[in-house]
Amino acid sequence: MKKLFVSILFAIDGLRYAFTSEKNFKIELSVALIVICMGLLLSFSYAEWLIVLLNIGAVLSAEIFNTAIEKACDFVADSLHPLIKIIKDTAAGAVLVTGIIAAICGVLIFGKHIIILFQTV
Ligand SMILES: Nc1ncnc2c1ncn2[C@@H]1O[C@H](COP(=O)(O)OP(=O)(O)OP(=O)(O)O)[C@@H](O)[C@H]1O
Repeated sequence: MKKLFVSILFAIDGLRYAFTSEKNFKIELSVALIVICMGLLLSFSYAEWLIVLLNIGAVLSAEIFNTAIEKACDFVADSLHPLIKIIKDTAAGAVLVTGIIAAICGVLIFGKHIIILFQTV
């Protein structure tokens, strides 16, 4: 139990690092908070909350993995190497995929609510 608690503390250290050092992580977290506030205002359904929260988790996790991969690359390679470029760029590509899917889900969910709002006024 104590080991689990210590592991969680180390994981929180990792999150703190991502938050303080990664500009993209801060931006994504801010967008996530805005989306959550909008969800509360628009009274998202249970299914909509599941989709929104899963997407937020996917984007933030991908960004944290990307940060870890970038740091590992910087540690092992102190000069330019084509394989390092592939590793970094594919990791960044994973973040992009999660971001695009999240954006599409956002457009579908918010779009539906905006249409409903316009129909009621
Ligand atoms: N050691 C390296 N060898 C080869 N290519 C590299 C190396 N380090 C970075 N690159 C590549 O150079 C480009 C810019 O990388 P850089 O890490 O500076 O910016 P970035 O990918 O936008 O990351 P950040 O989120 O830190 O701004 C990317 O295509 C990356 O893959």
